[in-house]
Amino acid sequence: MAAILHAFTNAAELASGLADKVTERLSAAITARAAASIAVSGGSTPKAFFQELSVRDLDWSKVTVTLVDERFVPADNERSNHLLVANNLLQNKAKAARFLPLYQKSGSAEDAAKLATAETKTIGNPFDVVILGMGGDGHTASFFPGGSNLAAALDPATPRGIITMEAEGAGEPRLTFTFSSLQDAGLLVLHIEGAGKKDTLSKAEDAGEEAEMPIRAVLRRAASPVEIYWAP
Ligand SMILES: O=C(O)[C@H](O)[C@@H](O)[C@H](O)[C@H](O)COP(=O)(O)O
Repeated sequence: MAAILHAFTNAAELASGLADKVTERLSAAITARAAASIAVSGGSTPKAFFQELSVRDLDWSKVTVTLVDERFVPADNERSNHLLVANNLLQNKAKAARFLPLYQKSGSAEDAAKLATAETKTIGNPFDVVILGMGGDGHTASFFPGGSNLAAALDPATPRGIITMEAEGAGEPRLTFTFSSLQDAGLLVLHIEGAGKKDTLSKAEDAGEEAEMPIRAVLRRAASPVEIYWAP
């Protein structure tokens, strides 16, 4: 499915424009079925977008927010994506949203992945909105080059749910939704900023293995069009 590029003058305009688009999509879902779902990525890029979205007018009590992926750390750890979302998105009007974490207090990341899969099944599918980021190595979610479960994560036959991932560039063990869970979102967004990420995207759009740059799986095989939001 082709990707559509939305280029903005700066990060602030992107944050506002993306918040408008997401608000529209979530509101339409609430009108249609009195519920809406969004899975967001962590990292440093989405902060301004989260803050913009948090003040938007919609019936947040009908919205379920979860994470595309999470580091296997508790929510009070500064590396936690849950903490990032709690501090930047689940504030203001968006405080009324239901949040489903991926991290679960358990003996292992594998146990946590099983628990998180069961918990997040209640969200229903497909997601109304998925916001992906991308690393300079072409990873997205926790689909890292050389990742321990990368083949399974990208395999369209892998059931929807959360699996673990370990990789050199990932830091802690990760919990990540699979490609099959994310690729058919009503609104599938890749949010990247800066010239470096634009270069990475161009490289990813060239020929090459998905395993080398896992974002290629999304760009090449997602059922939904990939809406790329980029600012310099
Ligand atoms: O947990 C994470 O880190 C994210 O889910 C990850 O996939 C992120 O989107 C990219 O690493 C980009 O991160 P930056 O926005 O910090 O460049």
